[in-house]
Amino acid sequence: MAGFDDLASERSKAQFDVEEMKVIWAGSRHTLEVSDRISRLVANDPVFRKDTRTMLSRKDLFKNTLRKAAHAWKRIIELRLSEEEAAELRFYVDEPAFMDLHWGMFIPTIKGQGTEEQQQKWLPLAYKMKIIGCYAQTELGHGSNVQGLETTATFDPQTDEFIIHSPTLTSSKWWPGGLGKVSTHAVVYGRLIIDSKDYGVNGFIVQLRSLDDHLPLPGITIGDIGMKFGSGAYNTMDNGVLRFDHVRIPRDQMLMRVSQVTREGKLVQSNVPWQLVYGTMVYVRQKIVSDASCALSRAVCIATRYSAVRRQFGLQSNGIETQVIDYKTQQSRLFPLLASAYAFRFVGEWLKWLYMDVNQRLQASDFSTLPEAHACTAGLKSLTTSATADGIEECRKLCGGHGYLCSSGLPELFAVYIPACTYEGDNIVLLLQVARFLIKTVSQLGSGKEPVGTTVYMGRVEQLMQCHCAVQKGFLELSADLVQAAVAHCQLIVVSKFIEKLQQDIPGKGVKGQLEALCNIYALFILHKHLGDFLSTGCITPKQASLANAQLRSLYSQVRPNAIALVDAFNYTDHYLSSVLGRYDGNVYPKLYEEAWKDPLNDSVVPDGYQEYIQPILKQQLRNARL
Ligand SMILES: CCCCCCCCCC/C=C\CCCCCCCC(=O)SCCNC(=O)CCNC(=O)[C@H](O)C(C)(C)COP(=O)(O)OP(=O)(O)OC[C@H]1O[C@@H](n2cnc3c(N)ncnc32)[C@H](O)[C@@H]1OP(=O)(O)O
Ligand SMILES: Cc1cc2nc3c(=O)[nH]c(=O)nc-3n(C[C@H](O)[C@H](O)[C@H](O)COP(=O)(O)OP(=O)(O)OC[C@H]3O[C@@H](n4cnc5c(N)ncnc54)[C@H](O)[C@@H]3O)c2cc1C
Repeated sequence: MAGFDDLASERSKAQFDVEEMKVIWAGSRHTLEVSDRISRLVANDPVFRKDTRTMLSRKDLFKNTLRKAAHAWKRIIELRLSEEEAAELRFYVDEPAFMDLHWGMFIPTIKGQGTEEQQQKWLPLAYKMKIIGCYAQTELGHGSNVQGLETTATFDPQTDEFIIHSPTLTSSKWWPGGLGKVSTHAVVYGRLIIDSKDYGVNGFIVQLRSLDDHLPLPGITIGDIGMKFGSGAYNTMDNGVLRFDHVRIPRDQMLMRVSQVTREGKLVQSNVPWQLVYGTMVYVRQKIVSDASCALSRAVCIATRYSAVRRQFGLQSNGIETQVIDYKTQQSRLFPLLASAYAFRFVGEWLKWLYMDVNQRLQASDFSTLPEAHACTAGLKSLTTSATADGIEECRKLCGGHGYLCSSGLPELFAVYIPACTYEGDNIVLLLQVARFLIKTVSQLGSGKEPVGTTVYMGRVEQLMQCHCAVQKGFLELSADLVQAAVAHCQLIVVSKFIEKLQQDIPGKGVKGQLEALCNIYALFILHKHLGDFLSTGCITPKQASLANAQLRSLYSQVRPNAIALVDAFNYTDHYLSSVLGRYDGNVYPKLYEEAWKDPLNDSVVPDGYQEYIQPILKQQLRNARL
């Protein structure tokens, strides 16, 4: 059978130790063991089936998501899963749901922005899921411009309460995940008003629904904002709309780590920077970078396996056509994506470390690395999500017509992934933040303040001083170019973190060699993509450009025999991939054929509507023909 033989023979060609590469991909032997065990647990549990997801109505889809979330929580309790294991379970269940915002944003916000007392009060309730929370920041009229939010939180000294209010239609909270139908509580971002004075945006814990009957509390209007792009996909999430009509909350429900409001209505600033109000976004952006490598590697795994199974043209002497993976054009589209998946994995690992480091420093009142952490998380979130969204679509095209079928797994993966380019900060808006950070760093070059961390290279580039003078003429005017500079800076981080990874001890036969090839492919591919910039700025000569391209082609040939093993190293189950084209056994055609018959349209041979709509046309044609 074509697919079986092809993938088995590909696996036998691998020139490196796949089991050791699995460890590298997972991060450690321990993480691999956990992820392997939990992925199988999910794959073998019928409640976590997802093969009919794209065919369900929104209501059925959503109810099924609630069922899965409840079942996941039950399993976490029954099996006494650790936090790490629970996060893996969520990952392999592979369905966006209210739990993500509860664990991923509501809890981290209370941890990061709440005082000790507030944490002691709210975290036990949240950890036990006695309350379910979401993150209500974005409004109908403002998402990117957080300082433009309109919701008000006015202090009432008479009652020692804040009055939360939505003064306009555009101040309606709009988009928060988990808000529409599930959350009982939210961290609501609004303008702090004391004695008619506006003190800017702060977070407030607000109860939204009754814990008895789940009805919205008085003064609160909530609903779901409606269907989103694609079938299945992000429609499992209840992104919501929320309005407040003078809702009162106790004073101690303002998150007060950054600034406090006293009983007398005085605002007291802590010694922590006000930007910590944006802290949850730094945390989530860092997580999104790690997730990018998962989504991209998943698409690449599907496209690589299918490219080894699919044959077109070029009859060989044995009468068999050529595997499409052997076409150089296919390799030049696929292998840079394979290399990107590995590159994003390693930069994600580093960013996780950077985030932990900045957090430890914050605990010790050292705020010096916060601007760099903000720039790195914002920039890498932007770069990796844009490349991943484009990469998934490229993988769909690499799979030809069959890639367009839902059973390929790629349409749903694309639909569920693309909002990552927008949520947690629009990708262009985030790059402008990086550009701003770079300009600030450049402006300090002459002042004796040495650049550190990811900007250390700037101290070595003399032309940057002139660059700063040019930018002084107008940040906005040059913003399109500055965004390109921000991307280049982030690419440099990705490449250098890959190189640093290679400097670590990497055991296993041939593993390091494969990673070196992938790292070179990534770097040379980026150079190739921006060749015009490199040539026009005189960074490389035309001769060097052509040598780089020749080297890239040679690297593709080096990776070719290892391609299937390199995607096997992701260790994805067929359940997680949910793709007929990406099946581990390569048994693509019989399963595609089988899958087609499961479509509800094939429940009857003659479709509903035939009698009403088709038959009359046919009869009409018959009459016309007689005329
Ligand atoms: C089953 C049980 C187990 C389950 C486990 C589940 C685990 C799941 C985990 C999943 C994790 C997460 C899932 C999440 C899914 C994502 C859903 C999406 C959620 C959202 O989208 S929330 C809304 C996000 N919104 C945004 O991102 C808005 C974007 N806008 C901004 O960030 C800002 O407004 C701005 C663009 C940065 C502009 O800010 P501002 O107007 O203040 O402008 P300035 O440019 O003047 O900046 C001032 C100053 O502040 C610095 N700065 C800005 N941002 C930050 C920051 N985040 N941190 C630190 N510093 C910041 C900036 O550099 C300036 O500094 P300077 O004055 O130059 O020194
Ligand atoms: C699926 C999904 C889930 C979400 N979940 C949540 C959630 O849980 N909680 C929450 O609070 N929010 C959530 N959001 C909202 C999300 O964070 C915002 O949509 C996002 O921050 C972008 O803001 P915006 O919609 O205002 O875009 P806009 O800022 O209106 O962007 C529109 C266009 O304007 C451009 N633009 C904007 N400002 C500038 C500028 N200064 N310079 C140049 N160009 C600019 C952008 O690049 C973009 O092209 C979610 C959104 C989505 C899609």
